Amino acid sequence: MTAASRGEPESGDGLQARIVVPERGVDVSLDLAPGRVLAVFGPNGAGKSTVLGGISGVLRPEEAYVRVGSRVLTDTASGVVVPAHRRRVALLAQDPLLFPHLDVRANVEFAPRSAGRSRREARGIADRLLDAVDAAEFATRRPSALSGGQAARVALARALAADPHLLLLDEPMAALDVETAPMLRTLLASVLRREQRMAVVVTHDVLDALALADEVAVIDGGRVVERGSVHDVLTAPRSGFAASLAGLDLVEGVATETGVRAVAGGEVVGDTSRAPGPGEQAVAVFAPRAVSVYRDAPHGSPRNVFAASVRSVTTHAGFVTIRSTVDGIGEIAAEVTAAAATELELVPEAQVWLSVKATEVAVHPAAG
Ligand SMILES: Nc1ncnc2c1ncn2[C@@H]1O[C@H](COP(=O)(O)OP(=O)(O)OP(=O)(O)O)[C@@H](O)[C@H]1O
Repeated sequence: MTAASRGEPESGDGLQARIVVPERGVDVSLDLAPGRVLAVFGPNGAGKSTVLGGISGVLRPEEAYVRVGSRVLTDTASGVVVPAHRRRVALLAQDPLLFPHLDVRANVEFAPRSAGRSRREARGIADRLLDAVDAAEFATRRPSALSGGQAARVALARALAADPHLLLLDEPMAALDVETAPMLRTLLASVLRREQRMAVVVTHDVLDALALADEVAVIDGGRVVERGSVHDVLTAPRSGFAASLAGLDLVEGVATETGVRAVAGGEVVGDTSRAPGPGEQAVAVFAPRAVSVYRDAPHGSPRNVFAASVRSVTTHAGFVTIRSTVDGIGEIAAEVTAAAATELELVPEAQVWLSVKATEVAVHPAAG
C-alpha cells in the first residue's frame, strides 16, 4: 500500500504524520509546511504528548506514518522505523534533561560532535547558539548550577545544535515562573523566526499561539477537532475548547434559517452569512463584551434575550466577567465594567437578563 493510497501525500518538504495508538484512544493526522510553526492545544489526556512521542520516535505506535521533508521516518505498513536519535527531530519537554556531568557548552557541543563535526566546529556552533539564547555567560557551568529558566534556554540551544529538521516542544514554558516564561517565549519566537524552523508546540497558553505559531490545531479525545490559522481559530473558533482559548462565547447546536438551535433546545439568532445549511452542525460565536446584562427584562426587540442565573463573578483589569446559566442554551459569559457590575449588584445566584444583538453573533460550521 502506498502513502497516496492511504490518503497521505507522497512527497513534499514539510511534515506529514499519522499516529494511531488505540490503547490511548489516539488517531491523529497532522501536516505542516516547511518553516511553519503549529501550536497544538487540547484538554489534559487528549493525546498531545502521545502524538509528539510518535513523531519523535520515543514511542512506537501500532500504526504510524511520519515523513519529514523527503525522509520517511516511520511507516509501520512497510516496517520503517528510524530510531529517535537518527531522525533529526528534536523533542524538547518541560524537563530540560541536560547531561549533568557535562558543562553547558559541552552539552550543546554534544550533538554536532556526535554528528562528526570537529572540536572547533562544534565549539563555534555551541557559542553561536548559547549567544542566541542569551546563555553565553553560563558556558562553563554545570547544569546543577542553573535556574529552571537558564536550563530551559540551554536545552533549547542543545536541541538546535543538532540542526533538527523539526523541533517538537512539549509545554516548554509550563515549568517556568511568570517572569521567566515570557522571556523564553520571546526568545523562542525570535529563534524560530530567524532560523525558519519547522516546529510543533504543545501548549495550554494562548500567548504561545500568538507569539510563536502560524497555525493552531485542537486535539480532543485523541482526534484533531479543529485546525486553521492562528487568526481564524482565535477569531472564529468552531469548538468549545478553541472558544475558551479565544475568550469567546460559543453555543453548539444545529443551524436554523436564522441562527443555531442549541442542543438543549433554545435558539441563538445571528449572522448566518457564513452558516452551513439548516440542520447541519453549527456554532454561534460572540464576544462576552457584546452581551448586555440587565436586572429587569429589557425593552425594545433585541433578538436574543435570555433569562439567566449568575454562577460566578470574576474580575480582570477593571472588567468583570459574569458567567451565567441560561435554560435551553447553556453557559454564557458577559463582560461589563466594574462600575456596571456594582450598580447591577451582580453576585452569584442573582437572576438577570442577558441580551446579544444578532449582528454580534457569527454562525458558522461546527468543528470536525
Ligand atoms: N505511558 C502511558 N501508558 C498508557 N497510557 C498512557 C501513557 N501516557 C498517556 N497515556 C494515556 O493516553 C492518553 C493520552 O495521553 P497524553 O499524555 O498523550 O495526553 P496529553 O494531551 O499530552 O495530556 P496533558 O495535557 O495532560 O499532558 C490519556 O488517556 C493517557 O491517560
